[in-house]
Amino acid sequence: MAADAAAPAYETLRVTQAREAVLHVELNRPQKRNAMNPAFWREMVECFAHLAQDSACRAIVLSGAGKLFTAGIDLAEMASVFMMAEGDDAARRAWHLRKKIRQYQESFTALEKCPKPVIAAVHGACIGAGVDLISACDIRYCTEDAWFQIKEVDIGLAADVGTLQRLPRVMGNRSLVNELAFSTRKLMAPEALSHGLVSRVFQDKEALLDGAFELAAEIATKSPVAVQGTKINLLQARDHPVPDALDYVATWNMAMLQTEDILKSVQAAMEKKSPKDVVFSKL
Ligand SMILES: CC/C=C\C=C\CC(=O)SCCNC(=O)CCNC(=O)[C@H](O)C(C)(C)COP(=O)(O)OP(=O)(O)OC[C@H]1O[C@@H](n2cnc3c(N)ncnc32)[C@H](O)[C@@H]1OP(=O)(O)O
Repeated sequence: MAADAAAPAYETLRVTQAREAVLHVELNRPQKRNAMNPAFWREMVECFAHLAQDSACRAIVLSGAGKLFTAGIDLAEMASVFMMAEGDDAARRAWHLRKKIRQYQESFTALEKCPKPVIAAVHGACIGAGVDLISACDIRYCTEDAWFQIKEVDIGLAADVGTLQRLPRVMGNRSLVNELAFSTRKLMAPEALSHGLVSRVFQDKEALLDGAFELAAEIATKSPVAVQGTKINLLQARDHPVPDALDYVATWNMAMLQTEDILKSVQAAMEKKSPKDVVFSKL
């Protein structure tokens, strides 16, 4: 199952096929430590909207090229985008700023809007907006040398592209999230593992990517109706009370239970075949 040949080329992202039905998206400004410039914020939306529609893509691994995962927002370009807001008065400048912040938020919400599972593979540093980014991923793996830093307070702002909203739902320990956000203390890989920010730690980047691709490839063998429905319902349940989420999944499955994937899977189970032997058609 080859990736869609019409996949666009990006300035700040590199998209390659890693395994069957698995795409690898790399943050690709290694000489600037993958700092997030205006092109990056725009391209994330374009890239993940494209992958959402690409039926040959069933799982995605997101990593950083070069020395580390990401240094967060591009500080050199931040001033021109946010400090020189257009507008004749404070209200108009505020209006313009709000629009810009909402656009930047969309760059990471795009990861959640894409129904294919996204696995973040973090090596080295993951700073500032990098934490916002990985908080919107479905699964997080990292290397032993990885560290995470909610850096925004150090540059004079409250994080505003997802960390404060998503991270407390990722890590059970609210006290720790608050401590990290107020103090900007670096969270090292072992602590990230013990507090549930990441689910596995690997010796080095090569092992990390192998592990992430292996997991993505395994997910890609499964029914896309089941996997994508699971992602959508996990996120819906995160954001709604249990009774509403139960109602939502009942409505979801009144259509999706009619998939041929269930018949194929149940038949394979009855015949004591491995689920891996079942071939599911594209979604
Ligand atoms: C609406 C607002 C939305 C989002 C807001 C997000 C807030 C944040 O993201 S806060 C976090 C901001 N980031 C930082 O404070 C990190 C700054 N960088 C560093 O501390 C270090 O560069 C490092 C990441 C620890 C890596 O160190 P090292 O490996 O020694 O590399 P350097 O020599 O420092 O850098 C190499 C090269 O990259 C450029 N660079 C690094 N980080 C950034 C950055 N965040 N923005 C722009 N450019 C960056 C650095 O200037 C160097 O460039 P040269 O051209 O080679 O000089």
